[in-house]
Amino acid sequence: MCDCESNRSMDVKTPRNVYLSGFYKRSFAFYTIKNRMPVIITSLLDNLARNKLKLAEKYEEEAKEEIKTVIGQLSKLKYEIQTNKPLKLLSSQAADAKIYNEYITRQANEEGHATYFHTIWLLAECYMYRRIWQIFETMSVLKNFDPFQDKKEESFFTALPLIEQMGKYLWDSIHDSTTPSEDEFVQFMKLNLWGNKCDLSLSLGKVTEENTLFDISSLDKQILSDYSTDIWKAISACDSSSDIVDIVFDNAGYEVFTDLCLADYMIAKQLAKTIRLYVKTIPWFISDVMTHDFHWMLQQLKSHENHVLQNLGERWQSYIDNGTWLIVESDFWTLPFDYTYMARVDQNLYKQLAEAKLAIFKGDLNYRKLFGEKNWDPTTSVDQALQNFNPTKLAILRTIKADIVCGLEEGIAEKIEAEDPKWMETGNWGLIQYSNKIVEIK
Ligand SMILES: O=P(O)(O)OC[C@H]1O[C@](O)(CO)[C@@H](O)[C@@H]1O
Ligand SMILES: [Mn+2]
Repeated sequence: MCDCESNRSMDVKTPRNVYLSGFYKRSFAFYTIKNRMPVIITSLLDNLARNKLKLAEKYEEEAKEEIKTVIGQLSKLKYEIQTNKPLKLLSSQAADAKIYNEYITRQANEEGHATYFHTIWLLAECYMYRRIWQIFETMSVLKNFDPFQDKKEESFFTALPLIEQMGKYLWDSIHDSTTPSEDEFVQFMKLNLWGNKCDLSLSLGKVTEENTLFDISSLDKQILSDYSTDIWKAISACDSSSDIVDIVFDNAGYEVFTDLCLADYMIAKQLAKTIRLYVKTIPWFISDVMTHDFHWMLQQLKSHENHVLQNLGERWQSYIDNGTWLIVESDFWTLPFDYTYMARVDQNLYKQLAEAKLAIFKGDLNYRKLFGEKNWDPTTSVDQALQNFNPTKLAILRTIKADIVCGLEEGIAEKIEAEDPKWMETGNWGLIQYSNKIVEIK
């Protein structure tokens, strides 16, 4: 339960050890609910209005009517957020809706409801994306329409110069020798970390070109906690009974390309035999990867004029065809829960992750969920802040885009805060964290 039940917001930063919430006016949660979430809906409305004719051509004439309905419902949703209305129970018949509704009901304050600014930020934000999806779900011709698909595709095209560089780097290294090295593995991991700067929700859907992300060594000083060596030891250890590595994906475009480069490096150098790739099942935080985004990207690579990209596309397609890479869908990733809930809500998923020798979690939202959406003292240890979410060894790669952090050395947070007061909101600072604690469930 959130300690933000009173209806009055407080003009303070989030106190230590409580849930992030829009209740605290000097928090990124407040700023997000007040500014970022409405802007995201506005830009969705603009895109739909602009593409109405194109959509009517692609689908049927009926799409025009449906777009009108969608626009009306999205506008209502935006108004509900801006006026801090209660989170309405979902009307969707999908299985996850029941789980959302039970959770929303449990978060009710003394007046009997949970509102956007006065509940846990994670719930308010996840709920917005689930509501957006519910609007499409109830349509007939647009029921499978991914409203963020155009943006995700555009971000891939914008990142192509970087993708070409990264592709060549991978190609050379896998054709170099079969022996893996710590240095090389860590390079791929760092490139993968900085790929997380490219999400579309922080940029409010704006696709920007990031030219510096390949210049890894100059970015090293921006990694505030770096457990690369421990991760290397975990992945290269010969004593593991498992050959599986799990990657819990975050964003499409450049980031997922770097995920796959790391995944291919691990396969090519025999650090893993199978890689499971976890995707979202509904359009999520604008840029998160869904199965169709994955296949779309493989298609783009296979038909690209650049031979390296073409070869990688074919190679990765064969990994999918022969089961070396498995795409795994699960609704759990789009529920409003932090990961302490996984063992109770989705035991099978927890047990599945336990089969892997290492699970790599990508990105800011995964970070918030891993660490319980709480404002920890930054020196709190990773293991304490995980609160027993330890299905297997964890590698946590995230550029910081929200005011939650743990596992930092004494004094680091204060030092960076003085140097860069917005350090928790820009994605300019990174973390490579690790846990080797394991908590089994029966
Ligand atoms: O794609 P990522 O890295 O999870 O980040 C998504 C965005 O979601 C948030 O966690 C909340 O909006 C941000 O802090 C970040 O901008
Ligand atoms: Mn994301």
